[in-house]
Amino acid sequence: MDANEKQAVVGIIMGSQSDWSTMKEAATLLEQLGIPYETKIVSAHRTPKRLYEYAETAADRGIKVIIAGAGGAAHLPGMTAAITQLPVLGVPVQSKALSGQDSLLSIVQMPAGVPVMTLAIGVAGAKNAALSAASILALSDESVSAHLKTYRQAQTENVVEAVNTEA
Ligand SMILES: Nc1c(C(=O)O)ncn1[C@@H]1O[C@H](COP(=O)(O)O)[C@@H](O)[C@H]1O
Repeated sequence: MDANEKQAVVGIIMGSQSDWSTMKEAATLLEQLGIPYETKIVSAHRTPKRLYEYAETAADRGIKVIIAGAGGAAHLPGMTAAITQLPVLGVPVQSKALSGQDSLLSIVQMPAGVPVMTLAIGVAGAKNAALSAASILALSDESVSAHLKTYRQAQTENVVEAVNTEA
Protein backbone atom coordinates (compact mmCIF):
# COMPACT_ATOMS: atom_id res chain seq x y z
CA MET A 1 0.00 0.00 0.00
CA ASP A 2 1.52 3.32 -1.01
CA ALA A 3 0.61 6.57 0.74
CA ASN A 4 0.72 8.59 -2.46
CA GLU A 5 2.32 8.77 -5.89
CA LYS A 6 5.71 9.93 -4.62
CA GLN A 7 8.65 7.61 -3.99
CA ALA A 8 8.41 6.35 -0.40
CA VAL A 9 11.35 7.33 1.79
CA VAL A 10 10.06 5.76 5.01
CA GLY A 11 9.06 2.12 5.25
CA ILE A 12 6.55 1.28 7.97
CA ILE A 13 6.56 -2.45 8.56
CA MET A 14 4.68 -4.43 11.19
CA GLY A 15 4.44 -8.03 12.29
CA SER A 16 0.68 -8.37 11.84
CA GLN A 17 -2.43 -6.59 10.63
CA SER A 18 -3.36 -6.39 14.33
CA ASP A 19 -0.51 -3.85 14.79
CA TRP A 20 -2.08 -1.37 12.37
CA SER A 21 -4.23 0.36 15.01
CA THR A 22 -0.93 1.43 16.65
CA MET A 23 1.21 1.88 13.56
CA LYS A 24 -1.35 3.98 11.70
CA GLU A 25 -0.43 6.80 14.09
CA ALA A 26 3.04 6.85 12.55
CA ALA A 27 1.53 6.88 9.07
CA THR A 28 -0.82 9.76 9.93
CA LEU A 29 2.05 11.87 11.27
CA LEU A 30 4.25 11.21 8.25
CA GLU A 31 1.38 12.30 6.06
CA GLN A 32 1.01 15.53 8.08
CA LEU A 33 4.72 16.19 7.59
CA GLY A 34 4.53 15.55 3.85
CA ILE A 35 6.79 12.51 3.98
CA PRO A 36 6.02 9.74 1.48
CA TYR A 37 5.90 6.29 3.07
CA GLU A 38 4.93 2.73 2.36
CA THR A 39 3.34 0.18 4.67
CA LYS A 40 3.75 -3.59 4.71
CA ILE A 41 3.12 -6.58 6.92
CA VAL A 42 6.42 -8.37 7.40
CA SER A 43 7.08 -10.94 10.08
CA ALA A 44 10.43 -12.40 11.05
CA HIS A 45 8.54 -15.38 12.43
CA ARG A 46 5.74 -15.95 9.95
CA THR A 47 7.22 -14.54 6.70
CA PRO A 48 11.02 -14.77 7.05
CA LYS A 49 11.61 -14.77 3.28
CA ARG A 50 9.51 -11.59 2.90
CA LEU A 51 11.56 -9.97 5.64
CA TYR A 52 14.85 -10.76 3.91
CA GLU A 53 13.54 -9.53 0.59
CA TYR A 54 12.15 -6.34 2.11
CA ALA A 55 15.24 -5.45 4.15
CA GLU A 56 17.70 -6.35 1.40
CA THR A 57 15.98 -4.21 -1.24
CA ALA A 58 14.75 -1.27 0.86
CA ALA A 59 17.75 1.04 0.40
CA ASP A 60 17.92 0.43 -3.36
CA ARG A 61 14.23 1.25 -3.63
CA GLY A 62 14.84 4.68 -2.06
CA ILE A 63 13.80 3.94 1.53
CA LYS A 64 15.91 6.00 3.96
CA VAL A 65 14.44 5.04 7.34
CA ILE A 66 12.50 1.96 8.47
CA ILE A 67 9.93 2.05 11.27
CA ALA A 68 9.29 -1.49 12.50
CA GLY A 69 6.47 -2.23 14.93
CA ALA A 70 5.84 -5.58 16.56
CA GLY A 71 4.37 -7.02 19.72
CA GLY A 72 5.22 -9.90 22.06
CA ALA A 73 8.42 -11.67 21.02
CA ALA A 74 9.18 -8.71 18.80
CA HIS A 75 12.10 -9.87 16.67
CA LEU A 76 11.11 -7.94 13.55
CA PRO A 77 12.96 -4.67 14.29
CA GLY A 78 16.18 -6.43 15.33
CA MET A 79 16.19 -8.82 12.39
CA THR A 80 15.53 -5.92 10.03
CA ALA A 81 18.49 -4.04 11.50
CA ALA A 82 20.60 -7.17 11.09
CA ILE A 83 19.93 -7.28 7.35
CA THR A 84 19.99 -3.58 6.35
CA GLN A 85 22.26 -0.68 7.19
CA LEU A 86 19.34 1.76 7.11
CA PRO A 87 18.32 3.32 10.44
CA VAL A 88 15.67 1.15 12.10
CA LEU A 89 13.24 2.65 14.60
CA GLY A 90 11.54 0.01 16.74
CA VAL A 91 8.01 0.44 18.09
CA PRO A 92 6.95 -1.98 20.83
CA VAL A 93 3.28 -2.72 20.20
CA GLN A 94 1.27 -3.17 23.39
CA SER A 95 0.65 -6.88 23.86
CA LYS A 96 -2.37 -8.24 25.74
CA ALA A 97 -0.57 -10.71 27.98
CA LEU A 98 2.27 -8.49 29.23
CA SER A 99 1.13 -4.97 28.26
CA GLY A 100 4.01 -4.49 25.86
CA GLN A 101 6.81 -5.06 28.39
CA ASP A 102 7.73 -8.15 26.39
CA SER A 103 7.72 -6.17 23.13
CA LEU A 104 9.82 -3.39 24.65
CA LEU A 105 12.48 -5.63 26.14
CA SER A 106 12.80 -7.80 23.05
CA ILE A 107 13.31 -4.71 20.87
CA VAL A 108 15.54 -2.62 23.12
CA GLN A 109 18.08 -5.22 24.26
CA MET A 110 20.02 -5.53 21.03
CA PRO A 111 23.60 -6.78 21.17
CA ALA A 112 26.26 -4.12 20.52
CA GLY A 113 26.85 -3.80 16.80
CA VAL A 114 23.25 -4.02 15.57
CA PRO A 115 21.31 -0.98 16.83
CA VAL A 116 17.55 -0.52 16.87
CA MET A 117 16.46 2.91 18.05
CA THR A 118 13.66 1.91 20.40
CA LEU A 119 10.63 4.07 21.14
CA ALA A 120 7.99 3.94 23.88
CA ILE A 121 5.30 1.25 24.01
CA GLY A 122 2.21 1.82 21.88
CA VAL A 123 0.78 4.92 20.24
CA ALA A 124 3.28 7.40 21.75
CA GLY A 125 6.08 5.25 20.38
CA ALA A 126 4.52 5.10 16.93
CA LYS A 127 4.09 8.89 16.83
CA ASN A 128 7.62 9.50 18.08
CA ALA A 129 8.99 7.03 15.54
CA ALA A 130 7.47 9.15 12.77
CA LEU A 131 8.92 12.33 14.31
CA SER A 132 12.33 10.69 14.70
CA ALA A 133 12.24 9.57 11.08
CA ALA A 134 11.39 13.17 10.16
CA SER A 135 14.35 14.45 12.22
CA ILE A 136 16.71 12.10 10.39
CA LEU A 137 15.33 13.11 6.97
CA ALA A 138 15.36 16.81 7.94
CA LEU A 139 19.16 16.72 8.10
CA SER A 140 19.25 16.61 4.30
CA ASP A 141 15.77 17.73 3.27
CA GLU A 142 14.78 21.36 3.81
CA SER A 143 11.12 20.75 3.11
CA VAL A 144 10.87 18.09 5.83
CA SER A 145 12.84 20.37 8.15
CA ALA A 146 10.34 23.21 7.56
CA HIS A 147 7.34 20.91 8.12
CA LEU A 148 8.85 19.60 11.33
CA LYS A 149 9.53 23.11 12.60
CA THR A 150 5.94 24.15 11.91
CA TYR A 151 4.61 21.01 13.63
CA ARG A 152 6.64 21.65 16.76
CA GLN A 153 5.76 25.33 16.89
CA ALA A 154 2.05 24.49 16.65
CA GLN A 155 2.46 21.87 19.37
CA THR A 156 4.05 24.42 21.70
CA GLU A 157 1.42 27.07 20.93
CA ASN A 158 -1.38 24.60 21.65
CA VAL A 159 -0.32 24.02 25.24
CA VAL A 160 -2.45 26.37 27.31
CA GLU A 161 -0.93 28.07 30.32
CA ALA A 162 -3.89 28.12 32.68
CA VAL A 163 -5.08 25.02 34.50
CA ASN A 164 -8.73 24.16 33.86
CA THR A 165 -9.86 23.38 37.40
CA GLU A 166 -13.31 22.25 36.15
CA ALA A 167 -11.82 19.29 34.28
N1 LIG B 1 6.47 -9.91 16.99
C1 LIG B 1 5.92 -10.39 15.87
C2 LIG B 1 6.59 -10.79 14.71
C3 LIG B 1 8.06 -10.68 14.51
O1 LIG B 1 8.76 -10.11 15.38
O2 LIG B 1 8.52 -11.11 13.47
N2 LIG B 1 5.70 -11.23 13.83
C4 LIG B 1 4.49 -11.09 14.38
N3 LIG B 1 4.63 -10.60 15.62
C5 LIG B 1 3.60 -10.11 16.55
O3 LIG B 1 2.66 -11.01 16.98
C6 LIG B 1 1.61 -10.23 17.54
C7 LIG B 1 0.30 -10.98 17.44
O4 LIG B 1 -0.03 -11.15 16.08
P1 LIG B 1 -1.49 -11.67 15.66
O5 LIG B 1 -2.46 -10.61 16.14
O6 LIG B 1 -1.43 -11.75 14.15
O7 LIG B 1 -1.68 -12.99 16.30
C8 LIG B 1 1.60 -8.91 16.80
O8 LIG B 1 1.75 -7.82 17.71
C9 LIG B 1 2.80 -9.03 15.88
O9 LIG B 1 3.57 -7.85 15.77
